[in-house]
Amino acid sequence: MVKQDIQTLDDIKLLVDQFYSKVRDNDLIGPIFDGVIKDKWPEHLEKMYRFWETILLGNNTYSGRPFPPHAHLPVTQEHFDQWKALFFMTVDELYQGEVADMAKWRATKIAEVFQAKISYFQNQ
Ligand code: HEM
Repeated sequence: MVKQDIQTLDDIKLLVDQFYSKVRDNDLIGPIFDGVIKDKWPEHLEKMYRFWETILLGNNTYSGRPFPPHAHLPVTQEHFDQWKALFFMTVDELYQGEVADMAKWRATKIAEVFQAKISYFQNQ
């Protein structure tokens, strides 16, 4: 079956919902998210719709600072590799095209920056 590209806010919502559903089921990174987010998943998902809508569709609905909540998380390369594997899997299950490729590329770049900054804090 030929898949469509990511085109609308509903496409972003489906991607984000399915991605965080995989995250929550994951033994390595699920507990880290749940430990911080607790019962605030609806708010987190809303924020993530806006984040990805801004990056991928150019609608500037996200106005936050993405890095600070990650600064002191107990995570290493292993956690980021898992995060990326789940994100790529979700994108590829649902979509194909330029925007889908851009999603994976941007996620990889942002993850690299987050991880470098986190390891800097861990080595202070
Ligand atoms: C193992 C990797 C990661 C973990 C464990 C993690 C965990 C978290 C946690 C616990 C929060 C805070 C939620 C809250 O305060 O309610 C958060 C927020 C967020 N995360 Fe991550 N994250 C990871 C990777 C990433 C990556 C790679 C990206 C971007 C591609 C990302 C984007 C965001 C954004 C945009 C927010 C919301 C920031 C705001 O408050 O405006 N995260 N993440």
